[in-house]
Amino acid sequence: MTNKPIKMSANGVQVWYGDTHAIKDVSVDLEDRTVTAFIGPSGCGKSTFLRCLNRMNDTIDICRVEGDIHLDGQDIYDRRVDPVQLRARVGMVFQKPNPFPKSIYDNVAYGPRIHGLAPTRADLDQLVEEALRHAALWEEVKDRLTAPGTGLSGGQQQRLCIARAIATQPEVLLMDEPCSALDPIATGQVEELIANLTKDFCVAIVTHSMQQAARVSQRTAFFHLGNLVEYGETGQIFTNPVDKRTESYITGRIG
Ligand SMILES: Nc1ncnc2c1ncn2[C@@H]1O[C@H](COP(=O)(O)OP(=O)(O)OP(=O)(O)O)[C@@H](O)[C@H]1O
Repeated sequence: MTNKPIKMSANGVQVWYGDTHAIKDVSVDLEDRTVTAFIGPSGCGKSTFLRCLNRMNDTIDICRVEGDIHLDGQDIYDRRVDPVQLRARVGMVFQKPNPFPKSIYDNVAYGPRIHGLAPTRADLDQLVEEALRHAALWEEVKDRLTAPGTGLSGGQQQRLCIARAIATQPEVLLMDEPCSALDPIATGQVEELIANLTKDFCVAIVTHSMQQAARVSQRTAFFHLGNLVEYGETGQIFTNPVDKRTESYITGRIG
């Protein structure tokens, strides 16, 4: 571990979908201001585990989560925690860009409006501009803020979704294969953006691309059949894995 503080800490997490045991006793600490990549073969539970971190699995009826997950020492599954408030602190970006059918401005203003973060219109304007700048999109959209978000290119839409997620001033950003629907140029822009986000956020990203994990993350967690097999510095995982299963995956023998 480096000496960065721990932002989120998961201990003994188990997840079931009905009888399917999708996550088996997983414990992970996520460092602040660090990108942590979750990698592993299809169906190994990466997305399921990611969704535990902001209680998105609560929305799936047959899903049952056990174990402890803490954000800054607070149990996020405590009955007193409001999942909507939690998701403002632990934002999420999905595989397919999913802007709301609203203007570019309103997409970004949505969260701050719901959470009452901007008392005046000038405050809201400022928050929207900051989020769009932070998401490296401002220069491309500043003259068409009232145009629909759905009219942007795929890569711009994904950066808009990132702007929407950071507009509520979260502490953690979860990204579930955020580049899988993008072309290589848009992927490069989003990866560059992710690298910049590390300055301000704790980021966890699910990716199928080992090259992407190697490019954007400082720490990597390798999942296999619902188990966390290995977790460490990204460089070590890719060049000197301890577990045979990790080695098989990164050399392309399983997956
Ligand atoms: N909504 C759901 N209902 C039932 N089972 C589910 C659901 N979501 C995931 N599962 C099951 O949980 C296991 C883990 O799936 P998950 O999507 O988390 O894996 P993953 O590693 O993210 O896969 P992929 O890389 O293909 O997206 C799989 O067996 C999957 O079929």
